[in-house]
Amino acid sequence: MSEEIAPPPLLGPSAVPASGDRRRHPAPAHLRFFHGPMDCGKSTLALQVDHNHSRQGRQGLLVTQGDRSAAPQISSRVGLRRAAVEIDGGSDLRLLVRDRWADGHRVDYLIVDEAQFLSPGQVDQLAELVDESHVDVYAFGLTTDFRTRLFPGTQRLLEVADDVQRIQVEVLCWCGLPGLLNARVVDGVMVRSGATVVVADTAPPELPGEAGSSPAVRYQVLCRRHYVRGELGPTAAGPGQLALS
Ligand SMILES: Nc1ncnc2c1ncn2[C@@H]1O[C@H](COP(=O)(O)OP(=O)(O)O)[C@@H](O)[C@H]1O
Ligand SMILES: Cc1cn([C@H]2C[C@H](O)[C@@H](COP(=O)(O)O)O2)c(=O)[nH]c1=O
Repeated sequence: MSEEIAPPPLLGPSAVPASGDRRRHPAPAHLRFFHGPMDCGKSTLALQVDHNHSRQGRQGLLVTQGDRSAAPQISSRVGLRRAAVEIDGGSDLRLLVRDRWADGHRVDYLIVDEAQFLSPGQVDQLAELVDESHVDVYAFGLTTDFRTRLFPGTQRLLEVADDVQRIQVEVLCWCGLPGLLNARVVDGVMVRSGATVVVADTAPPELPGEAGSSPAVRYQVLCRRHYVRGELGPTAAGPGQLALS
């Protein structure tokens, strides 16, 4: 964890006590990580956490990377959405916060969606913001990629977060069992090789005769047995969809 960036004395969160004298007894900030498969409600929870903090007068900064909507926002399938700062692999999250302070804004907490795409170094920057600048960080991301491997950002968050929670909303496999694994489906075929990052949705396959065209790449959440067998279920194009490449 490298170079420390301290908040300016008048704008850092310790200068704006929510209750009591946080300068003398600063409440410890936390790095909290919420994770699960696609479609389990991560973005919804991110927006709920933001809502609950902001209505208590706290100032938040929302960041994301590669939201499905292709816009700089956090969007939930429930219909909620909020503007967010789009970051990339080169973003220094400490500088992002420091720039907000320099512009005269408070940043009491950070909401980070799509946190699986963070580099391990960016996760360490989040930890530094918590420990040195008393900014609360709430990160939301996928547990595993389409090959069932931890994303590097997820792995680092599991290693250093103060609190880790698997999201409790069950996404169901087509068979009715809880689904925990994200299958990538390309042109109707489940694949097990390719780039780690391919932004796409979980839109179901279209039924025969429906108008429009299915997206070339989509994801489908499966239980472990059907992930291992590569079975996408009765609405998919039939048996034998697994590409063994
Ligand atoms: N029409 C709907 N009515 C109620 N809940 C919905 C509806 N559409 C989506 N959802 C809920 O939203 C969840 C997906 O939320 P979202 O925050 O987009 O997930 P994630 O960010 O984890 O991919 C679904 O699992 C489902 O519980
Ligand atoms: C499994 C997996 C997913 N992705 C992408 C696909 C989506 O754009 C996001 C996850 O979005 P959600 O908010 O959780 O629905 O991640 C990827 O790039 N690589 C993968 O292996």
